[in-house]
Amino acid sequence: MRDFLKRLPKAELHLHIEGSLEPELMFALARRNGVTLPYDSVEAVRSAYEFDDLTSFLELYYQGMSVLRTAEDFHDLAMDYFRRAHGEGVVHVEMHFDPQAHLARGIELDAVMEGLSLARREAERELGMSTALIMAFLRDRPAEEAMKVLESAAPYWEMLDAVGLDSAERGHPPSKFIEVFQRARMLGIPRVAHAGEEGPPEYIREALDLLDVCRIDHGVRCLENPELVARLRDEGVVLTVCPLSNVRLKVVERMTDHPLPQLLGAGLRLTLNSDDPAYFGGGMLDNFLACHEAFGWSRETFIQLAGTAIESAFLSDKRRLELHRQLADCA
Ligand SMILES: Nc1ncnc2[nH]cnc12
Ligand SMILES: [Zn+2]
Repeated sequence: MRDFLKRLPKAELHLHIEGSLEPELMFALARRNGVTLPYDSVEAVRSAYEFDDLTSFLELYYQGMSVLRTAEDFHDLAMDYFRRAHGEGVVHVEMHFDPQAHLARGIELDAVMEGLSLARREAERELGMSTALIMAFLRDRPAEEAMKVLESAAPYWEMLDAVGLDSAERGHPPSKFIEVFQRARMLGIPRVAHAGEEGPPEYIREALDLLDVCRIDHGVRCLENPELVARLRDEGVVLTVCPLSNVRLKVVERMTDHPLPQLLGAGLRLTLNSDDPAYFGGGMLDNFLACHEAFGWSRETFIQLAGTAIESAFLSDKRRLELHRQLADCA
């Protein structure tokens, strides 16, 4: 099964590029930029990665990214991830990035965009991978700040495949960002949002009705509301589920408790993703393998999930067709 899951052409729709920062690169960049880390070894960093919930993770996640300062750093971060993902049979990556987390540290959007853009071109040229870019707003910061970031990103609007909504969910409903998402819609930029990871099913409904999103990131708590599940199924809304992330952030206690089988059984369209692979102990292949181990899923189920990811990715018609063909060859 491992060989099959590795060969399977996997499109990853939910990845935070800052969450792909492995401790080794964190130390290398800290050295390069003269940043002092509160750890004395790579092992110490890894052993600090014990989380009680989303908030306790986000603290280390924002601290870790303090080593990212120049365009070169963002390039190296993304290329490091693309190479690793390529080695696991990932053919397409859609990466969220958090401009506000960098602006707050005095790092300009130009540095982030220059570095990520360079890496995207390199990944396409050298690895044959396609990529997409999702500019995420931090929901625990003011909506006015998100609006300013969206406006200041004008030179880059054309390069954005979507805008997203992430960070601490509880107490920060999608309704807070109606104007920002309306503006993105006016600009013709597609929208996605994290909802129903730690937050209630109502946040999923708000993301659909008030932010007009085309996908829900996580969404696992929809199961608490049968009417919402029926709606998600009827409207064919895709949930980008991140199983190992949910275990590490204690959304569920263990993999065998994960509601993926119920979500699939309810007829929902799902994809498997890694979220923050450097922090949650596994990339795409590990997430697929964990599902195989926990649920005993067959090849057909994984082909279905990989197919949904290709169908709902931000891709050109030509590339989508190419990936569907690769999937058919693999089956
Ligand atoms: N799992 C997650 N949920 C919300 N915001 C995030 N930012 C990085 N990872 C996240
Ligand atoms: Zn996420």
